[in-house]
Amino acid sequence: MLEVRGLTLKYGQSQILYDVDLTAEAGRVTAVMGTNGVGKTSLLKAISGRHPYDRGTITLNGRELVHASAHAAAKAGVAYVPQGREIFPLLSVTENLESGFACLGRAERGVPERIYELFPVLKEMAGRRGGDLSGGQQQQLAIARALITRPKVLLLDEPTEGIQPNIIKQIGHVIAQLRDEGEMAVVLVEQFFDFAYELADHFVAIRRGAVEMNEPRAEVDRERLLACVTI
Ligand SMILES: Nc1ncnc2c1ncn2[C@@H]1O[C@H](COP(=O)(O)OP(=O)(O)OP(=O)(O)O)[C@@H](O)[C@H]1O
Repeated sequence: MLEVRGLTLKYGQSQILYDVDLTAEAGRVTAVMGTNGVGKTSLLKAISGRHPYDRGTITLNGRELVHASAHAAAKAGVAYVPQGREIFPLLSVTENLESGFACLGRAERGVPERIYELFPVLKEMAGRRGGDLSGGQQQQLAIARALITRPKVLLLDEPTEGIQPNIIKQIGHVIAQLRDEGEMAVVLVEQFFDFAYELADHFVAIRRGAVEMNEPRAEVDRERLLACVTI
């Protein structure tokens, strides 16, 4: 379980996150929602050790990630799929997957067959350059690369952005499968409301850098959530 408590984050003098609390349990999808610029990506960057935070704590299965570096966070079990995917365009699909090995010990450095079961297209395109894949295929590659580390928490930053509906469906199906396996907590930052609404078990809405709504699916009112993340 990932627990974020009282997280405060600044860029220079400008404060972006105010006292943010978030809990993401294994076997659940936790959606983080909000309009442009409210601080969703910044929250994921703090959790994944890519940006320092000023106050608060981040714990994973009871162990605090003390201002972890990206490498330390990855080693501890946090995987981050960034907005825009950050595929290496000149490396092959296989080489892109292998770039996920960096935080693993020698004995663990292999691409599990499970990755290709989830994303068969990556096997078909193993030798193709990352930059030659479609946006949807690149997104699948980025998620697969994150899964190579066998994470305890998977952070997804807008996985549907700029992607065709049929691939969005496939990605939703994979996220649901990963959730149902029950080993991993999934934190989904998403502006495609219906995608997040259908998939998530818990909703955290952020407005102006603070949590405005933090509710399980059973208690959430669709219209109130929609208003919270669009106005
Ligand atoms: N490196 C940075 N330096 C200074 N300000 C930044 C930096 N990165 C982001 N910001 C600002 O912090 C605020 C929050 O940005 P962030 O990317 O976390 O928001 P977001 O909710 O993910 O937005 P979007 O949905 O548009 O991706 C924005 O006002 C943004 O301009």
